[in-house]
Parts: sequence; structure tokens; C-alpha cells
Amino acid sequence: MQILTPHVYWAQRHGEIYLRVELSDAKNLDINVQENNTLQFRALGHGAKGEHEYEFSLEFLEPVRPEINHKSTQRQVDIKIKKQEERWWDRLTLQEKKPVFLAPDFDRWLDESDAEMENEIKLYLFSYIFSAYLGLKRGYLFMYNLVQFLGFSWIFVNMTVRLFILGQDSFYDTFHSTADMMYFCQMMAVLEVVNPLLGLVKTGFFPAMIQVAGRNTILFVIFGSLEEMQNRPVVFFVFYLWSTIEIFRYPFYMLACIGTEWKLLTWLRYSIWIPLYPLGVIAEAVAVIQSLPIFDETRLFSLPLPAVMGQSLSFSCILQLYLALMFLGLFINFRHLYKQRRRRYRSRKRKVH
Ligand SMILES: CCCCCCCCCCCCC[C@@H](O)CC(=O)SCCNC(=O)CCNC(=O)[C@H](O)C(C)(C)COP(=O)(O)OP(=O)(O)OC[C@H]1O[C@@H](n2cnc3c(N)ncnc32)[C@H](O)[C@@H]1OP(=O)(O)O
Repeated sequence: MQILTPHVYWAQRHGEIYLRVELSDAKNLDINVQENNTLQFRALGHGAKGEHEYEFSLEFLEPVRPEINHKSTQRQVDIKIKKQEERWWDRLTLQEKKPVFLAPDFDRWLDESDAEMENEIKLYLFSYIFSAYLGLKRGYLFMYNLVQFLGFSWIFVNMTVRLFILGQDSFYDTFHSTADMMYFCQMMAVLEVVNPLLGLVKTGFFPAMIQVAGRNTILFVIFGSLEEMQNRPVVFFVFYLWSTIEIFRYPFYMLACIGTEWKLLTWLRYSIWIPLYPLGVIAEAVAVIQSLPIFDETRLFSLPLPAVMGQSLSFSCILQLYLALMFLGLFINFRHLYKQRRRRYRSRKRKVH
């Protein structure tokens, strides 16, 4: 079979070369850049001389990257090649005389200043979109933190006022007076697991997951589903410890969203977890332990077992396993928060010197 050369049209930008090969329904494409910076093209297709094998080679003026992007359509083969260095070329090939099969692709053609203008427009658009994204992200995070701050502040103030007015009696109806708001805040807190997954915040996924899953187990499974637990003093201690940290953490994040920092607030965010976290886990553990006999008695959430193994597995067995997990979770998050604290104060010291 006779080997022919197709018509090839070219255009460039600062970073890439575009080739349009006039071959319809091209098959068996073999396109590569060889070590001598030469593009080798071979394909079977329908060109100016009908259905044939067509081939050509082009030695480029300057080095190009070996990887090639190409697409064969019913009408043509489009090839995109990246230049090794982003620079405008005076011509396409090393040889000064233009190969006869090669011509400018006027559909894509731009001269150097037009290409620069195109780059500037792209850059402008990119920075516009990027700053719009940053604005949206900041707005969303600010609103999220504000809503959580207001929610937890409401819980904290409500509990504090009731404690002052009713004294120890307030321990017994914490759940009925604050549970709706706590449900709302803790459901919203699921976004704290989603945010790092979407790359919106730098928080680690696992520490956030442990925090949210841990609290929601206590709130929805232990307190929410067992009426017998709802008027116990342990609810007061759990809710009070949770809201105490959050009324400092969320305003700290809000200020970070607008690029501000209050030293005292930062210190509180990165310090009060040291006593609060272990106390929180102890309070949560007490709640779990108190719920065990209730789950045994009511058989709520018990898992049916095959007849040979007995009637059913009490949910309290799963909660006993969860108790061990809680201390593992405490260890992981304590270490995480300790590292965050060190990172924060070490980087501050470095900036001062
Ligand atoms: C795998 C299955 C697990 C199953 C779970 C079973 C185990 C259960 C164990 C449960 C134990 C939990 C007990 C707990 O519930 C008890 C208590 O809470 S008691 C009260 C005391 N608690 C605390 O002090 C913990 C408070 N919580 C947290 O601090 C966070 O939730 C935590 C994820 C633990 C850590 O926070 P983070 O990693 O986010 O640290 P940073 O604050 O330093 O943030 C890092 C950077 O991200 C930016 N960021 C983060 N979030 C936001 C936001 N919402 N808006 C804006 N910016 C945000 C932040 O500014 C930092 O940026 P930069 O580094 O630039 O400063």
C-alpha cells in the first residue's frame, strides 16, 4: 500500500502546540514524540487521496514534552502537545523551510500579542472565580460557625441561668429544656466531617469524625432513645462540658474566617480542652454505664441471634465495646488537639523572632 502525507494545520499558544490532521475516520493511530524531538504520525484513514495509510514527521523548533493528547473524530485528528518551556516560537519546525503539507490553522490562529491577551483573560477569569470561591467559602464557614456559636451559647446561658435559679434541681430537667437545640447543633455538626472531606477546612477527617460520631451516639442513642436517662444529672454535665468548649471554639473560627485573632480567645480555644476533654469523656462514660441496665431490661436495639446462641444480643454488649472505643477516641483526639496546640504556639513564637 502506498504511504501518503495528510494535510496538517497548526497553531500555538505560549504553552502548547495544536495540530489538526485532515484525516477522517482515522484508525490504527500511532503518534509519538521521539528522542530527537520529532513527532511521528502514522494512521489509516480517509484523506485527500482516499482511504490509505498516511504518515508524516515534524522535528520541532524547541523541546516538547513526550506525552501527547490526541482525539480522532469523523472529520480529523486533533493533537495537542505541550512545550517544554512556555515560550512563543518563531515557527513550528527546526528546518526553516516549511514542509509542503503544513499550513497555519486559521480557526485557532493567534499571534503572540493575542495569545498573551488570551492568557491574561484566562488568568483574570481564574483569579475572579477563585476569589468568588474564597468569598463563598468564607461566607459559608462564617455563617456555620455563627449559627453553632448562637446555638451552643443559648444552651450554655440557659443551663447557667437555671443552675443559678434552681440550684441542683436544674440537673434533672436539662434534657427537656435544651435537647431540641442540642439536637439541632449536633445535627449541624455533621458538616464538620463533610467540610474537611470537601477541602474547606484543614481539620483532619478522623478527629472530626470521632468527635461527631462520639457525641451523636450519646445524644441520640443514649439520651434520645431512653426516656429513663433524660432526667438524670449526667445529662447536665455532658451538655455543660460540650457547650463550654464550643462557646470559645466557634467564635475563634469565626474570627479566623475574617482574618482576625483575639489572643485570649485563641488561648482558651487551645487550652480549655485540656481539663474539659477528659471530663467530657468521663461524663459520657458515666452516661453509657448508667444506660447498660436499661438496655438489658428493655431489650431496646437488641440484635436477634440464631436459636442455638440464645434469644438476642443485648445492645448493652455493643455499648461495652463502645466504652473501650471511647477511650481510644479520647487518646486520638487528645493527641490531635495537643499537636494543634503545639503547632499554633510554635508557629506564633517563630513569627515573633
Ligand atoms: C472511626 C469511628 C469512630 C467512632 C467513634 C467512637 C469513639 C468515640 C470517642 C468520643 C470521644 C469524644 C468525647 C467528646 O465528645 C467530649 C467533649 O467534647 S467534652 C468537651 C471538650 N471537647 C473539646 O475540647 C473538643 C472540641 N472539638 C474540637 O476541637 C474539634 O472537634 C476537633 C476535630 C477535635 C479538633 O479540631 P480541629 O482539627 O479543627 O483543630 P483546629 O481548631 O486547630 O482547626 C484546624 C484548622 O482548620 C480551621 N477550621 C476548622 N474548623 C473550622 C471552621 N468550622 N471554620 C473555619 N475554620 C475552621 C481552623 O481555623 C484551623 O486553621 P489554621 O490551621 O489555619 O489555624
